[in-house]
Amino acid sequence: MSSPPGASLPHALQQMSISADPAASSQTQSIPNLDNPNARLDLQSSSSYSSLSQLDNSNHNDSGSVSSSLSSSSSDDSTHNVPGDEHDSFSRSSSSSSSSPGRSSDHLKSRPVPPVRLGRRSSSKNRSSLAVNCNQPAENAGSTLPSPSPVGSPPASSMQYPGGLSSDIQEKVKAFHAARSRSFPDNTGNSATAPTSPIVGNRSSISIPCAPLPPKVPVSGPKGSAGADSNLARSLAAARIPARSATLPKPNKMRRAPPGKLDLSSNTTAPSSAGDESNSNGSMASRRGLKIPPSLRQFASETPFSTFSDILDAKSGSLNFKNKAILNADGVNFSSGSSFRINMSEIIKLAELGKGNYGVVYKALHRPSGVTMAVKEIRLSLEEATFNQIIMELDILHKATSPYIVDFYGAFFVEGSVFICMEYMDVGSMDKLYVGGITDEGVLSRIAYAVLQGLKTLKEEHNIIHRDVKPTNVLVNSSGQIKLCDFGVSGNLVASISKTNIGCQSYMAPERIRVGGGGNGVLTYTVQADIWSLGLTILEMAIGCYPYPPDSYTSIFAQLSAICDGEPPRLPSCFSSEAHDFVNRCLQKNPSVRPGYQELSTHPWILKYQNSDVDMHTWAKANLESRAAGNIER
Ligand SMILES: Nc1ncnc2c1ncn2[C@@H]1O[C@H](COP(=O)(O)OP(=O)(O)OP(=O)(O)O)[C@@H](O)[C@H]1O
Repeated sequence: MSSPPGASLPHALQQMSISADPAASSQTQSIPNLDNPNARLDLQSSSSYSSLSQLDNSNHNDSGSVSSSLSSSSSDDSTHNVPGDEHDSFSRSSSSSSSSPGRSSDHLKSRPVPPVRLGRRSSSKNRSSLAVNCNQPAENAGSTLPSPSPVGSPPASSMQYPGGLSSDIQEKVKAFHAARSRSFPDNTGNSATAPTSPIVGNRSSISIPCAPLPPKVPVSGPKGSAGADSNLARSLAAARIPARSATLPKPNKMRRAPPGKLDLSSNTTAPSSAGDESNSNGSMASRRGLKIPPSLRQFASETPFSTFSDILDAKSGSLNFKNKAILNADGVNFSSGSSFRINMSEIIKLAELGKGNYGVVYKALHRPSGVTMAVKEIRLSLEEATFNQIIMELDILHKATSPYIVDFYGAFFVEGSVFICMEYMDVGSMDKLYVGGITDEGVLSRIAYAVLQGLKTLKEEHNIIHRDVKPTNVLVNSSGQIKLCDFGVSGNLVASISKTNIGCQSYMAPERIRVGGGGNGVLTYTVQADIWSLGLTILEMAIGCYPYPPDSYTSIFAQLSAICDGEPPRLPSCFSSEAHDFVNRCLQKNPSVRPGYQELSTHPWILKYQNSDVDMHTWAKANLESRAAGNIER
C-alpha cells in the first residue's frame, strides 16, 4: 500500500494550501515527505486559500448538490480510480477528476432509479395496484417511446403538476430538471453538454433492474466474524482525544463572534481600519468591518460571504460550526469533547466508491494505522444547505455508535472541501448487490432488522429521523454486517415531529410529498416516514428494481403522484405471507397506522430469521467475489 521508495511527494500535497492569510502566500511551507518521515520538502505554498476563491456557486446544482470541481485537475488523477491499483493522496482534483456532472456514468448505471425523465405513460390500471415483478417485461414494452430527451428533461408535454404535489416539491423537481440539463465543465475545464444518461436514454438501459439473477448462495451456518481491518478500525475509532488538548481550541471558543468580527478559533480579526485595502470593495462583509484577504475579495463582493463569516474562518482555514464542531486541516473537535486528528497527509486515495448528491466517496488508506476507510469529500459551497448537511452528518456520525451505523474516524477541512472519514464497507451498498432481486428471505429479513436497529438507535438515543433510507445508504461488509450511512439530510425530532421538507423524493413517504397540515407548503411528518422508506427499500431489494418503475410514468410528477394517490406496491406472490405482512405494514399510506421500530423488530418475519442461522458472512463474501469477478456490473 505504501508508495514506492523515492516517489516524489504526491502532487496533491504539493498543491495543498491551508492558509488564507495573504502573508502566507509567499511563504515557503515545510511539508513532511510521506515516504520518508525524516525528510522534509520545502514547498512554495500555493496562492493563499486559492480553493476558497474557487468556492463557486455556479458549480452546484439547484438542489445544493456538489458537482465537479472547478479547480485544476491532476492530469493523472483518473488513473487512481482503479481499485487496488495505483493510488495517490487526496488532491483538490479528486472530485474534479470526473468528467461527469457530479456523477460518473458508472454511478448512473449503479443507481436503481433515476429520479428524472420517465419514459412512457402507464395505464391507470398499472398504477392502481402494484405487485411488482421486475423480471416480467413491462406491460407496454412494445409501445413507442418518446424520442430521447436530455437528461432530466422530460418532454414538455409530460411536465405535469398533479394537484396532490406540493408547490415545494414541484419547484424542486423543476430545479432538478434544470440542473440536470445544464452545461458542466469537464476535466479539461471545458464546458460540455450533459451526456445522455445510459439509464434514461434508451429502453434497454431502463430495464437495468431486471438483469438476470446472479448465482444464488445458500444461506446457512454460523453468523459472520469480524472483518480483517476491524480491530485496527476499532482502535482508530477509539483513539478519540479529549477535546481540551493544549493545541486545539477549547469548546468555549466556539462562540458566536460579536457583530463586526470574524469568529476565529484562535485569532480574532479586528474590524479593519477605514483605509484598509480589504474594505475597498464595498462588499457587505467589508461594510461590516470584516477583513477580507485579497484572494477572497472578489468572492466576498459577489456572494453573501458575511452570512457565513461565523462558520468559515478564512484566516485560519477552519470551519466553525457554532456550538458543534471546529474543523481545520488537522482534524475536527466536537463540543461534546471528542476530537479526531486525521488529516490529508495521512490518507492515500485508492478508488472512487461512488458519487452522491453532495459529495464523492473514496476508498482510502489511512497510512499511520493501515486501516482502509471510506472518505466522503464534500465540496463546500456558500449555501446554507451544504453547511447544514455537513454538520448534520458529522454530528450524527461521531455520536451515534452502533453496530448498525458506520463508524466515524475523523474529518478535516482543507482546500475548500470537507473530508469525512468513516468505516469502509467493502461489499458496498445494497443497490449494487440486489441485481435480479434477493429472494432469500433470511438475508432480506436480516437486512431489514439491521436497518431497523440503526434507525431505532437514531431515534431513541439521538432523537433523529434519518430521512434518506434507501438501498444506496445501506452498506454491507464482508463480515456480513449491515450498516446505515449518509446522515446529511437527517434531522432532529422536535416532540417527535419534523417540519422539514428535504430528502430523496423517490423514497419519500406520501405524507412528505403531499401538502400537509402545516400549510404554506410546509410538510409535517414523523419518524414513521422512515418506516415507509424502509418498506420501499426492502421491497426494492426483494424484486431487484425500484418499486415505482420509472418507465411506467410520463414524468416524475406522475410518479410522485402515484406514490401519494395510488395503491402501495406489493411483493410478488412467491414471497412468504410474513414477508408480505412486514412490507405491507411499512407501506401503509396512513403514517399513523404504520408500526413503530419496536413492533417491527419483533415482527414474525424478523423473529423467524433472528432465531435461525442465516449466513450473512457467506452471502456477503459471495457478493464481494462476484463483484471482484465482474459478475455484478452495477
Ligand atoms: N462507508 C462506505 N463504504 C463503502 N462505500 C460507501 C460508503 N459510503 C458511501 N459509499 C458508496 O458511495 C456512494 C455514494 O455515497 P453518498 O452517501 O455520497 O451518496 P448516495 O447515498 O449514493 O446518494 P445521495 O447523495 O442521494 O444520498 C454510495 O452509493 C455507496 O455505494
